[in-house]
Amino acid sequence: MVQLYGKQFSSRMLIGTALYPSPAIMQAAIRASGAEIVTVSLRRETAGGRVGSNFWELIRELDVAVLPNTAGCRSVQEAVTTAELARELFDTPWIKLEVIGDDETLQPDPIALVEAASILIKDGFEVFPYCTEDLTVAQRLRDLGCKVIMPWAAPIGSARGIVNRDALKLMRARLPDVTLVIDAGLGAPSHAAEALELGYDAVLLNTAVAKAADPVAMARAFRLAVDAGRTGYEAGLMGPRDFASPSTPVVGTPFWHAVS
Ligand SMILES: CC(=O)[C@@H](O)[C@H](O)COP(=O)(O)O
Repeated sequence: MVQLYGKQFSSRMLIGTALYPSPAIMQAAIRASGAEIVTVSLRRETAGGRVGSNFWELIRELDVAVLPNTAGCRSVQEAVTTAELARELFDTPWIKLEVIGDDETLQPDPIALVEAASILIKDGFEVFPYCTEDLTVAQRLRDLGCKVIMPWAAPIGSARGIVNRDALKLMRARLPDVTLVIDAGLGAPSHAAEALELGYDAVLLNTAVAKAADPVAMARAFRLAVDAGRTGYEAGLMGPRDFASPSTPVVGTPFWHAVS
């Protein structure tokens, strides 16, 4: 079970609702993923007129929690206004806070992110900030009251997987009490497994499933990978070594400790 602001979920995968070839495939893929939380871009859906119409009906049929996001916002004010609209529309204190700083990489703006998170938390929001792997920024967000933090694996839509593994390992080690979700840049099920093996609590992804040749099969593959990664983490992974160690050292003693 993973805990997000006091709510328990059995799935460790959150999934986006954009870019699918059709509404029916979106629904089938989300079902196949086993995700219990979907993220919805308020700006995109309201601009396209989807919220409140057919799109919202499709989401409702899935019977999942909705995590509205501020995708596309580029300033503190824009993000705060979007979050307020989302709270009204979706009747939830949850907001996935995204403030883009760089148009080419869609890299989050850490300064605006911290400022917007501070405003929103004071206003009663439960903030899920999308950030880079920078530890200090994550610590600032935690200190403000973020109980969930969502560092990227790689730029949104890049499918590159975990680029800065060491920094993400460090963040996990230094923020043991925060629910950490890898968000963005995962391209293959093995990337998701790696995130869970590192001890991350969950992953959020969209493009890799929506743009797969078979989104429903890919959603299932990610689901299995998330389960495998978490099971491996809980089983206690052995650390890598710089030297060889024979796995059958002595004939007749198959167990690593003496058995009487
Ligand atoms: C940060 C953000 O908006 C994510 O929800 C994103 O959509 C997921 O990233 P990928 O599309 O790379 O999986």
